[in-house]
Amino acid sequence: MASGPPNGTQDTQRDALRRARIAAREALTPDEHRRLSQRIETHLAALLARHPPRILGFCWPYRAEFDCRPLMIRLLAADCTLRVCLPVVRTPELPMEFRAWTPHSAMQTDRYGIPHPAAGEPLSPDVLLMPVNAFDAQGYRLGYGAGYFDRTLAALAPPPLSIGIGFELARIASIHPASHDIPLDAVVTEAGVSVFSPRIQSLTRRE
Ligand SMILES: Nc1nc2c(c(=O)[nH]1)N(C=O)[C@@H](CNc1ccc(C(=O)N[C@@H](CCC(=O)O)C(=O)O)cc1)CN2
Ligand SMILES: Nc1ncnc2c1ncn2[C@@H]1O[C@H](COP(=O)(O)OP(=O)(O)OP(=O)(O)O)[C@@H](O)[C@H]1O
Repeated sequence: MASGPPNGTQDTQRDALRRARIAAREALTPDEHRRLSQRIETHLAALLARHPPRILGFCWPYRAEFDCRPLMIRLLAADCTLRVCLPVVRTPELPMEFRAWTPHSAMQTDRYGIPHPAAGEPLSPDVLLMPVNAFDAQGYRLGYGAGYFDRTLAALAPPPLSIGIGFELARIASIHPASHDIPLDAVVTEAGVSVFSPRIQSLTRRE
């Protein structure tokens, strides 16, 4: 992946986990992907209703990730005060910037071919939806191995409520967290919401 050939044993394990879970996700049939995505959307909408964002960060779908766009469009239509934004990869060393997005935004693609707004006000999300390739029992996530979200979360003050989004097939016991890894507050899958921090209001750990 972006980090190139791994060095230590831990990196090798993380890289193998990441590849296996991306492959499992990409192997979902379109019907299964749609069925599971509908359930994720229902749980995510309920969670956001309990934690109403003012500035909501999400990601454009990549490599068979859950597609947040239909829900973003629905939320924007329902609340004219809500701002929605997408991350913009600059150089790998820098935290990502977030730019305001609407369904009418002119888009351009980054070095990975992922679209982001070509222009737009820089925003700082108070709730951030992050795709997970894998996540573990402590709320740690594996992305694509470039560390963008870890660097970005470390730079955002105050830290946004961080919500991982993925399919149950991404759930594993441990991602073998490194010192720079920052745990998510919650992860939404087709099975419900897994809560990892007291910042999330919930009556039960799974709903
Ligand atoms: N949908 C989505 N958008 C996102 C992220 C994400 O995780 N999901 N990111 C979260 O940080 C940032 C992009 N991060 C990325 C980091 C590495 C690779 C990567 O290595 N991709 C290919 C190979 C790269 C290439 O084509 O040059 C790969 O998967 O093998 C992709 C995205 C910003 N946008
Ligand atoms: N806060 C940080 N400051 C500097 N470097 C960092 C920071 N966080 C992560 N990194 C670097 O980024 C690299 C990749 O990290 P990691 O494997 O955790 O990525 P990831 O979380 O899977 O990917 P992504 O965040 O892009 O989705 C590591 O080599 C790590 O040293």
